[in-house]
Amino acid sequence: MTGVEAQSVEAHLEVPSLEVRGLAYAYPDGTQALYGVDLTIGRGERVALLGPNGAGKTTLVLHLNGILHGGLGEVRVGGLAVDPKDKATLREIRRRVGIVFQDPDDQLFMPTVREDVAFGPANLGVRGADLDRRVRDALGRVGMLEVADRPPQHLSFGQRRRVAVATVLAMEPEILVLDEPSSNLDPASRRELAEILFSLDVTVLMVTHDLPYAAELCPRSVILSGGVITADAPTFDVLTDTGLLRTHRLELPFGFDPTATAR
Ligand SMILES: Nc1ncnc2c1ncn2[C@@H]1O[C@H](COP(=O)(O)OP(=O)(O)OP(=O)(O)O)[C@@H](O)[C@H]1O
Repeated sequence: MTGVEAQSVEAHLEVPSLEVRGLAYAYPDGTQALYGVDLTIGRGERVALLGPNGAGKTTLVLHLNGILHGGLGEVRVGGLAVDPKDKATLREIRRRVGIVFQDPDDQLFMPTVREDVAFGPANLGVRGADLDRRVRDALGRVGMLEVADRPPQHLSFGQRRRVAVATVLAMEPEILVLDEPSSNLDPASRRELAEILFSLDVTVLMVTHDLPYAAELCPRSVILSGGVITADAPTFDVLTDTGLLRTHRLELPFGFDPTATAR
């Protein structure tokens, strides 16, 4: 490798997975949801996005792949600016930002699990052995290979959520965004999904009200409250700051000890 090539590889590695600068947004009815959000997430980081109901978390997430746009500020994914007017770039951004929505049924609609997981990459033009490899790899990573030929609607809720994660992994995203990944899971499924998420080698932004899940999976937590970021710190520091938690309507479950949980 020449010196110039080495420099360019190094520069690439330094590009954060996500950069949000001065993002402000009001819905068409005038509701101001974001007031100027700044957030940088480095490659391979796992970050929890915490905050009370109505804080602007979903609004922020919907800006990451250009579903919402038109406010002020800038969003970059792996260095690429989200620009809704540039359709080719937007397609690439939507590949890079894999959003796992709260309800898996919002993203599973094909006759079989395999077809659901293949759908995204096939749309990008991936075919043949490469497509098979992606499907196998994504399903393997969430432990769902054995249900590949079943209809998604015959699976349990927890299995469907794992398959929803696989549909996004098959796109080989730059950043995996999870909206309330632990909601509606029984304790065993919740724990199994945590193991899966922990094992993934990908940048993660996890929106959650489940503070123990944040403690277990995300070394860093950001609190969004009233459309602004009010804390950005190691999760342990956030969860042991009782004043901060109270101010932002965040509550630890009874008996949960953050000092005993962080990995
Ligand atoms: N389509 C919409 N039109 C107008 N206002 C909206 C719309 N969607 C959300 N809002 C408002 O924007 C603000 C932020 O909402 P958002 O859904 O982003 O919050 P959130 O942090 O995701 O909340 P939750 O934890 O309840 O999911 C709230 O005041 C909400 O009422």
